[in-house]
Amino acid sequence: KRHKFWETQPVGQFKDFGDRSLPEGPIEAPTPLSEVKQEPYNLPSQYEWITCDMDSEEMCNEVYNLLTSNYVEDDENMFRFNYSKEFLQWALRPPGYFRSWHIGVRAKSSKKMVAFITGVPARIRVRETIVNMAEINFLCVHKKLRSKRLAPVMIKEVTRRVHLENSWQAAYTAGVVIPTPITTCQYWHRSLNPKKLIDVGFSRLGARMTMSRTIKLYKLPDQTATPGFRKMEPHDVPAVTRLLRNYLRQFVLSPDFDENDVEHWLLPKENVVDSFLVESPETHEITDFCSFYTLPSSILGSQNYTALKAAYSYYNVSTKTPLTQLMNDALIVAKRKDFDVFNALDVMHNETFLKELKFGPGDGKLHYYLYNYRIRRVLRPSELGLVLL
Ligand SMILES: COc1cccc(CC(=N)NC(=O)c2cccnc2OC2CCNCC2)c1
Repeated sequence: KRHKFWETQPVGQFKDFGDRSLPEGPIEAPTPLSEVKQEPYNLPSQYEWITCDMDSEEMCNEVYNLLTSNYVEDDENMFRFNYSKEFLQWALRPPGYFRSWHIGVRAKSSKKMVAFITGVPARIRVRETIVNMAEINFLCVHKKLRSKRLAPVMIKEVTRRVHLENSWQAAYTAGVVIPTPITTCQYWHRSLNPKKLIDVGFSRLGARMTMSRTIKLYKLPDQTATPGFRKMEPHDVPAVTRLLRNYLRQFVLSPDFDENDVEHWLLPKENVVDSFLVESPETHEITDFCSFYTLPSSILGSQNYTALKAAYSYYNVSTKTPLTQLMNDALIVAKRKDFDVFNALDVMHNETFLKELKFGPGDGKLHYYLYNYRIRRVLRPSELGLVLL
């Protein structure tokens, strides 16, 4: 299939697939900053660029409203991601973030926001190399402006602004295949509220299964099982950073988190991110960690419900507690917090617990991409230690 835009970009091309003579690393060298295009790309005349200050309540509302009505839907258009305002402020303001990487497009006449794309800085390790990357996310074009070829100019503009901050690589995910995935993940769902999931069409009643049998199948205890399992607190940041850094070393690609990053990304934040750890009752050592983020979806066609409360597995570390037991405790606390479903990708060691904990496979795939960085070969999901929001 022809990729008019992506064939012009420094990304692995399908034709280079498996060409082992090509070295791993940047595809293009950095441009001298003086040679980076200084002015924004041209938009169609009726539109203008805006830089979105996520500290501004009003701007945050505009971003939230655009995404709520126009962002990613599932393949059957039954659900649409409904990132909350506090989630967006968290996701877009990590340590070292650049406001200039939060880019909107406004229609000059209506003053309405019609498109959005973002980048946040992230130190990502690829094998032994640490790369300062931009994590690109929230690319959204209003439903009424689709196939006007706005996405390519949005991508070129965020790339230009990332270049201006002397950053030359990026990481992003998509449900579609474009040149060229570094890995393709399967997503899995664990029902927590099967009655609601079946009612809204997210799940179907299994063959030869009654509703009461299904409710019993997914029932979870009220209490977690692991001694010393508790919510992460600010004083745990140094220990969790050590635990996570050591654990992530085993993957080909992972974030290079320091304490500032852990404080931002992993300290519990109501309705945004939950994190727990196991503190050995004997030694008080922190031996395990699990976390999930809150990403509700709007339910597009149900009379009884408008929102699906979904938890997404984030970073998990098991050194003493079996991962399956740790994740079962995560399911128990997610159920207690009234989540309807717990989602996970088959990244890291997740496939070791998915079937045993009664996850079912989702109907889609999530592809991971690197911009301007070639890797030797396609990775297995279990070699990937990076979870994007
Ligand atoms: C249930 O509501 C949905 C609303 C929109 C899309 C999808 C299907 C889908 N595309 N799911 C995922 O991409 C997904 C499934 C499991 C774990 N993480 C995921 O995506 C994350 C990471 C990438 N950015 C979106 C959130 C489901």
